[in-house]
Amino acid sequence: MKVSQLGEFGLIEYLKNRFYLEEVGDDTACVKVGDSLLLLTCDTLLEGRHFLDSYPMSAVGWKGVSACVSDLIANGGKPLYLLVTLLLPDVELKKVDELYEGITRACEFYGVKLVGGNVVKSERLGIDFFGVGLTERFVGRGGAKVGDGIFVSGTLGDSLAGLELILMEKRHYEDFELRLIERHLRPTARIDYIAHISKYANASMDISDGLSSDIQHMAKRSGLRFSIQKEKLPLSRELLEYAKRHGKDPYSYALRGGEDYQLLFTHPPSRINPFLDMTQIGTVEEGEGVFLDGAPLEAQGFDHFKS
Ligand SMILES: Nc1ncnc2c1ncn2[C@@H]1O[C@H](COP(=O)(O)OP(=O)(O)OP(=O)(O)O)[C@@H](O)[C@H]1O
Ligand SMILES: Cc1ncc(C[n+]2csc(CCOP(=O)(O)O)c2C)c(N)n1
Ligand SMILES: [Mg+2]
Repeated sequence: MKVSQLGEFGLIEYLKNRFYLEEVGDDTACVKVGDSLLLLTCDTLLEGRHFLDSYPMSAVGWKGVSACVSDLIANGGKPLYLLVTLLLPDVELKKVDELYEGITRACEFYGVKLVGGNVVKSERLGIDFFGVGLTERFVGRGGAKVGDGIFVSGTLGDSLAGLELILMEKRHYEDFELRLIERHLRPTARIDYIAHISKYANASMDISDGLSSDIQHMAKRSGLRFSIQKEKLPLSRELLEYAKRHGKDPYSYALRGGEDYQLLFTHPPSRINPFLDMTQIGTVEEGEGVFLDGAPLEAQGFDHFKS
């Protein structure tokens, strides 16, 4: 049997069951060391898969750190340390320099210390980020409660529109298009949500593969039914403009598009914080599965062995 028959998440489920990996299933692994709760997570960016050779290397560095930090925040953690493994072809030193400019700038922004890594010669450029954080209260995917509101931070679907615009290789981009491209190239992990998530969320994860896919993991792990409404999905003005110009459905971008690195979390609706850009998109109910406007929602996001 080939792994593509299982798909990315079927493979993880298979490994988890076959080798009794009980801890697997949240954005970070939470381990207790002394009295502290350490959070551990890794993320890889691979040329051709996550970025193209034409991308600014500083953006690739920024994005990798952001993806890693985003998982730590999702579980209510404060990001602290980072290790970086380079899978490196024999490129010009300038390229590595640019990559590290992005990495170190992101570390400074998120208050993370780069403390080590590894270098391996490779046919294709890849960068692996290993992040360490600390939390007072771990918030995983499985803690949603009946009656919780389902919330997302920011807007969804912008990164996918940005990627499509990059692939169009236009000679001139309008301002709104450049803003979408920027969201694809340099997403910002939501460090402004750390206190809110760690204090109030019952369940939390980041949206890296696309809402329609990621929310399935949370519903499954929580063992409850997640009901969401399409018209509640937060869309940016830029995405609406993009969809209008290209005759596309903007909601499809919000449901399928990954790499926005926004947060998906649940807590009682009364805990809404008007100082954060959070939107309630639905409610946690008795039962199982994910429903959009009453109909079962299919996972349409990114899967490494299907996309
Ligand atoms: N090769 C593997 N071996 C063991 N556990 C794995 C492996 N790959 C993934 N996992 C675990 O499976 C779970 C789901 O992984 P998934 O990639 O969906 O989430 P994620 O780590 O939050 O992704 P992202 O970093 O893109 O947000 C996580 O707990 C992850 O640690
Ligand atoms: C050139 C190019 N083609 C496609 C994509 C889209 N993409 C790649 S990986 C991923 C999910 C998150 O990754 P992971 O699950 O590894 O964390 C998405 C949405 C891209 N960024 N660049
Ligand atoms: Mg994640």
